[in-house]
Amino acid sequence: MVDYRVEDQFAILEINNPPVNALSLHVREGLLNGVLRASADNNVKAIILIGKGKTFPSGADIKEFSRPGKAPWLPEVGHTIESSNKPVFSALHGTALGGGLEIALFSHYRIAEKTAKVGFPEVHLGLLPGAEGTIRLPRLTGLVIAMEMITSGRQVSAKEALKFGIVDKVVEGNLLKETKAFAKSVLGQPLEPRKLSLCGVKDADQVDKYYEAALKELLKKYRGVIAPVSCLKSIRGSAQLPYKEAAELERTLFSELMSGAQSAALRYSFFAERAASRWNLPNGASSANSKPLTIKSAAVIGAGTMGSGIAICLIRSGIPVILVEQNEKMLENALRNIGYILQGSVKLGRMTVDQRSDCLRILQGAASIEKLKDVDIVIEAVYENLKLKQEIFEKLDKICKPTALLCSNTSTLDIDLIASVTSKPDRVAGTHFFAPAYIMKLLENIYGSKTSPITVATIMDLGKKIGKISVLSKTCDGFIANRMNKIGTEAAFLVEEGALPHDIDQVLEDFGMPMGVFKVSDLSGIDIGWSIRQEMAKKQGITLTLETHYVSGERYSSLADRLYNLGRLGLKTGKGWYRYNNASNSRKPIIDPDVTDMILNHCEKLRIKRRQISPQEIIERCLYATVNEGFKILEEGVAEKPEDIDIVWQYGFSFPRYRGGPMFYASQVGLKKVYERICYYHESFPYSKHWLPSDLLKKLVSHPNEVPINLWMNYTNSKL
Ligand SMILES: CC/C=C/CC(=O)SCCNC(=O)CCNC(=O)[C@H](O)C(C)(C)COP(=O)(O)OP(=O)(O)OC[C@H]1O[C@@H](n2cnc3c(N)ncnc32)[C@H](O)[C@@H]1OP(=O)(O)O
Repeated sequence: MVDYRVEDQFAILEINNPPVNALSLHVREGLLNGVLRASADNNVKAIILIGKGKTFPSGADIKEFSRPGKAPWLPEVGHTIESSNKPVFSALHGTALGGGLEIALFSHYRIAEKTAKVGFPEVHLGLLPGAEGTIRLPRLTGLVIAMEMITSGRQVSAKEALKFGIVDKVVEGNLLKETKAFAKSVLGQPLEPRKLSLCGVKDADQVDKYYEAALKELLKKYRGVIAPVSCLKSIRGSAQLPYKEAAELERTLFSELMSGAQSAALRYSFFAERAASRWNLPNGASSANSKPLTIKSAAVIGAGTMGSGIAICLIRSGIPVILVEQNEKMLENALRNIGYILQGSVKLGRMTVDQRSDCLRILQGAASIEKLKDVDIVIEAVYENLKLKQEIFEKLDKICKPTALLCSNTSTLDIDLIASVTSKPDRVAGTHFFAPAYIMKLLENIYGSKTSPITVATIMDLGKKIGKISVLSKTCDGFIANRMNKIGTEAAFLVEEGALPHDIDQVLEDFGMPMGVFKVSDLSGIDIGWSIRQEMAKKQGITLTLETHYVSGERYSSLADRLYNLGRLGLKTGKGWYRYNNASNSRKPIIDPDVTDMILNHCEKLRIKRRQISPQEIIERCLYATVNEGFKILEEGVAEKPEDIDIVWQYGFSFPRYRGGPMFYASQVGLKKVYERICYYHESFPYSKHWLPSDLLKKLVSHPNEVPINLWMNYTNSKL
């Protein structure tokens, strides 16, 4: 794991633990023994630590965090490095992160290859740099930079690292050769001034001022997240306490974070995200054995908000797009809007003026789909109507080249039904983007019963290329995301039973959702849900009224229909579940007594006796109903693994990452407890089939060893 050799009186300790040279036990042992051996060797003048392959260590081995660990620990290795009688040089390339950067900070000198990046990403794992990184970095950079880097987890370039004083030199070419050359230039100089444990923090006297300012920012930016504040406390300690005591404080704070629920969820999320990119189809095809096609050109059909957003994602990644829209005016508007949106990105510094021009150069509008015969992929994004989509796919089937992939941005419709009108159903799939498509990171890809592995591989790969997190779902009504989302349904029932919309929103926001369900509904428009419900009623041959309380034996709430009838369509009309001050163009929701009256009237008409509803019940009803459906989704193979579901929720619905996702959250609450509450709610609400307990969940609780889906438990200490 650490190869030791001596060259030109340099002991070279080459860390070899692919893929990222994580500091696993054997690496720590190798470093410790190597430094001791080199220190005792009279033929060695200096020691060089370097990573083999693509990087210097990118951190501690995160997989080890969920198991009882073994000495030597990183600080022990670090102090052995610092106290060596020979100068130690860390030669950085790739991503020198976390524990990797800490090892470098224990070294006496740091040389970085020009493209290297350094940083402390621990905060993204709900941790702080636990091997004295919070004590050492401020000694090099001063407090402000250390606070910014450690609490944000930002990686900085070699050039910036040089400016901040983190590295001593940036080199090009052969890193080892350049490091030796640098080492020769400083050999013989005293080591004491190079030992950070002996240095002070130069702006220590300003620590309270910097701490208060940073804390204020953090509390605003990371509501409910604890690690950034712990990072800050530890950095404050670095300035206020003697080195040893500061290191002890860091260790205490690190242990608290490590044993907490937030870090468990964030570590799980790290691996879940990577697991979601790996897929297996029931026919044995998988991401490991299927090669994607190269997509060189694309078309998007429909220039509405979704279509335009999808076009932006593609052109931003250099894929030329033909945007098709029959309505000329709409097409013109869409092309103009895309220009404005990209202009906004320039203003925000996310792209340059030239990059914007390059994007617009590869975008063209077209009024008919006849022009699409040469494109590699078509993404249809017209409104959610099966007949319309089938008509389009039938035409595309005749016009497009036989190898072209035909995809639909449907959020609910069966891909098999869409594919059935084509002669090449193996080339048909769903690519479900989330609004606004150019911002939201999730791409929910859907395969039908005839979709080929190449098609799946290509859309999953395309997602990655355009900067999305791709998750694969089998086709079904609503796929993973929309089928599983029961929050809106239960929230409406809770309002009928006694809660008010702002009570529910508050509880959901306190839980960590960025916005409550009723605020979201106002933002997207009350008419959207209304049309979906009307469409559903039409399909079932029924008429919905304001008194409708059951549909096909299922409980139904007509509260949102009442809002629609009152013309309260949400933010766009200045009134919805909340009121908005349109005169001042404010998007701030204001609690509206008219809505409360409307709710009380509704309950009176339907003879619903209202009661006090606790925050606990709100969370349970909204989340456990969703979790129950999640287990049904797993049971049916719609999602292959719980990680896929959780990633859909994190990136599609902004579920707080520090809670892992609904499935992980349930595992932390305890699946047995969740199951019991689902059974209780099923008994209480027999007319809501989403409370019918999932068989898989029942089995998991009663015979866990017979169910092979406990994947997430590999990463955490979740309990049943
Ligand atoms: C007391 C000491 C405390 C120390 C605290 C720490 O050091 S905590 C760890 C801090 N470091 C990190 O958080 C870095 C995490 N890794 C990354 O950000 C990225 O992996 C990367 C290093 C920037 C490389 O990105 P890239 O896109 O090139 O590759 P992947 O992300 O796909 O990763 C490749 C595989 O490596 C696994 N992996 C990455 N980092 C670690 C790690 N620190 N420990 C264990 N495993 C790691 C990753 O899971 C991938 O493996 P798969 O099998 O493909 O999932």
